[in-house]
Parts: sequence; structure tokens; C-alpha cells
Amino acid sequence: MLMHIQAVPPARLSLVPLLPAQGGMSGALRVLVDMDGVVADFEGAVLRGFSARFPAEPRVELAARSGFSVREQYRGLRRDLAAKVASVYESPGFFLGLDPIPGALEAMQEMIRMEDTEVFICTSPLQKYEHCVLEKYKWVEKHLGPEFVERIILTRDKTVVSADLLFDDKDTITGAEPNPSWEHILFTCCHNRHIQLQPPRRRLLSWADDWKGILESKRRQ
Ligand SMILES: O=c1ccn([C@@H]2O[C@H](COP(=O)(O)O)[C@@H](O)[C@H]2O)c(=O)[nH]1
Ligand SMILES: [Mg+2]
Repeated sequence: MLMHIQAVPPARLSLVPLLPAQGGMSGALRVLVDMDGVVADFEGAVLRGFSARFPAEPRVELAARSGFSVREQYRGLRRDLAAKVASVYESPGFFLGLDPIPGALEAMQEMIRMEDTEVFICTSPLQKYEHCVLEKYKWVEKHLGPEFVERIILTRDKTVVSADLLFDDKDTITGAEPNPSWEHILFTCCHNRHIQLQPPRRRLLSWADDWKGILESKRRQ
């Protein structure tokens, strides 16, 4: 919170909160957009990579995915498959090679040009970060351009980032801050489509869905 200290005698010193209407400076709406599963197709690439590297092993088709962690679902098939599927997304080139999610690049370019709107890419690196971190930056530069590289927030804890909205495919986002400032809009992905959200939680079904309506409704709140 911005505080303005009034120039008055110490006995009458008071703190006047200067709260912008929205999270950003000058009342701009601040929007965080997740990367994997929202702008970059992590799930499709995992399945293709796993099938190519381990063609004789059982796999989880996208239609059968459930639960955020692909690793845990493969572990459920057979214990040793957890390490095998992780080896796919921990490989060099994996993150750079992800396809964009349909409509994501166009929506991001439109969002960054909207008045009174601040957009950031907010993404979590793997714990094994060697290739992932650099390749996420390269992916953003390649597909979205240098102005979005300026707007990357890389964090394992999104709850401490201050914003009005977070578009993210992870159904439950927890961290150090029990009451994050943002409203989490669940972006539909193969692993979360069965989840029945309790009101007032909201979903964005795809980038063809009404993301502008969600921004506008948040501006009015
Ligand atoms: O099974 C999985 C699925 C994803 N990951 C990684 O977690 C993060 C998720 O990032 P978001 O910013 O929340 O999209 C990302 O690095 C994925 O690659 C995972 O480790 N295991
Ligand atoms: Mg994600």
C-alpha cells in the first residue's frame, strides 16, 4: 500500500492511504498470465515427447489426463514411469519447442495494447531449472517479442505477486500469502476440465472465450 506521510506536527502525524482503484499504477488493471498450459502447450509436448522416447511404454492420452502433475499420474500407472515422463520435460530444447496454445499469442498482443492494462507473464520454473529458465525467456522472445521479455515474472510462488487477475491452468495455487490480491481465473486444460468450480470462481475455456469480458468485469469491481 502506498502511504503519504502528511507534513504536520508529530503529535498529529497521520498516515493517509493512497490506494489506486486497481492493482497497477494510475488505476491500471494488472493481469498475470501463466505460461505452461495457458500460452505454451506443455501437455501436448509431454505426450509427443514421451511417445517418441518410450514408444513401448503405456502412456496417458490427453483425454485421460487428470490432476495438475503429469508426473504423479504417470507414477500411478507404474512407479518408474514418473522419472521417465520427467526426463521428457527436463530435456534440453523441451520448453523452447512448445507450441503456442491456439489464440494465445493474438490475445496477449491485444491485451498489451489495451488502455489501462498492465500484462505480465507469470510462470514457475522447474526445480531442475537448468534448461527451463533460459528456454522460457527464449520462447517468450521468439513468440511474443522483446516487450514481453520485459514482462516475465519467474517465481515458484505466485501468491506473493500483486495483481488483479491471474489466468492459470493450475486448479489450486498456494504459497506464502494466504490471501493473494488476484482473482484466479482457471484456464481450461486437459488436466482440469473435470473440475467443478465453486462460485464465485471463474473459468476461461480457451482464448476464444470472453477474456475481454473478464477484464472488463474486473475493472468494474
Ligand atoms: O506434471 C508437471 C506439470 C508441470 N510441471 C511444471 O510446473 C511448472 C508449472 O508452471 P506454471 O507457471 O504453473 O504453468 C512448469 O515449470 C511445469 O513445467 C511439472 O513440474 N510437473
Ligand atoms: Mg500452467
